Amino acid sequence: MNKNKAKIGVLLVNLGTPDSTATGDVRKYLREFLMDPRVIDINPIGRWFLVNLIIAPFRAPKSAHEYRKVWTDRGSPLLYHTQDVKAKLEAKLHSEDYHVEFAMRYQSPSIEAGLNRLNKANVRKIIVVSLFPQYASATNGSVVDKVMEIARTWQVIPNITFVNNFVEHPKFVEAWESVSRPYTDKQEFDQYIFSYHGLPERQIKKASCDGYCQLSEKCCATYTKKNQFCYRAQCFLTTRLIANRLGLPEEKVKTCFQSRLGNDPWIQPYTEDVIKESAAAGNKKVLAFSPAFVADCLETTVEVGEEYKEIFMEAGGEHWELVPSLNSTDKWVECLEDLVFQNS
Ligand SMILES: C=CC1=C(C)c2cc3[nH]c(cc4nc(cc5[nH]c(cc1n2)c(C)c5CCC(=O)O)C(CCC(=O)O)=C4C)c(C)c3C=C
Ligand SMILES: [Fe+2]
Ligand SMILES: [Fe+2]
Repeated sequence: MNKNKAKIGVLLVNLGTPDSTATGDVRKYLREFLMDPRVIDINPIGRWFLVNLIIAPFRAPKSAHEYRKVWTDRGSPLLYHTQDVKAKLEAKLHSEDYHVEFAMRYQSPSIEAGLNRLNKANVRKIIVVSLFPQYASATNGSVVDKVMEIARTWQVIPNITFVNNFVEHPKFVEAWESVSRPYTDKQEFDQYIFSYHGLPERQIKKASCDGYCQLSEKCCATYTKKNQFCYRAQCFLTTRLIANRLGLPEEKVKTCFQSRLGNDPWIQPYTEDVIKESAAAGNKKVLAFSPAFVADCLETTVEVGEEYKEIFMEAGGEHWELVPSLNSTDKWVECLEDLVFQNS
């Protein structure tokens, strides 16, 4: 610690969640989220019509109903897990050296409020940690966009460092090992399904270098400098790293993608198809993982934990379990601490 040196600011950023489960609040959240040109990356007029006249009006009541299933006294799980992680990280870092804030890319607490607090605290540097392990323009890219939009209005812009992705960080893999062991050590499963948030295929193509990515098994199964920012390749890599660490038999491990929205092709295989194929092949016991999310949320608890379970059971499965996300577990906070030190 150097008493003459200003602190380093840390901003943890997650995706965002509605302010309440009221349909109006869910609609407001969906509008802000889906009007982001990095999320629905089509022409602005098409996006406006799609979001305001189709998705937001029709999806909001359905999503509000889903949010009511996960809502607690502390609000949305995504929000309170992020609050808890921030508090634990803050307690681990020296308060003379670091000032920690957290924000949501959409809705509240806003990135603007978090950055302004860091600016007011006169920090000498800001480390932005987007809480998305695999790089996607729709998530990490969008956070960079928003942070720069705000910082560019400041007279003095301190050094700003962005954590682009952290799939290969050994402590990220260890954190997943630690939440998974109670399940994998308890019994053997017939299949291990790693289900990641999906993306429109065109977003993968845009992130590919020299047209390398053909969205095939082959191109995404290897991780090279040509696909270093390919979300799909980073998801396959995440599966390999976690599965190896847990010693899962390769032939029982499957990577797939959930949450398709709209009619455009999204990255495959789709989780729903993998589940049906798995049941048809006679698998009875499945353990599911959702390592695109570091906190439990609608996408994990409801989509993977409930909806996919139902599909599996209806297709003849007998036992479906979901490994809880990293939430605010100690190993995950250690990983964040390490990311901060590496970028300090
Ligand atoms: C075009 C639509 C979407 C893209 C692209 C997309 C990418 C993406 N999203 C996450 C993480 C999360 N998404 C969550 C919810 C959610 N996502 C979309 C659409 C796209 N996501 C919608 C419409 C919703 C709302 C819920 C619903 O109506 O189904 C969440 C959960 C938030 C919560 O409050 O629980 C997360 C987290 C990633 C990582 C990603 C790209 C890789
Ligand atoms: Fe999403
Ligand atoms: Fe690829």
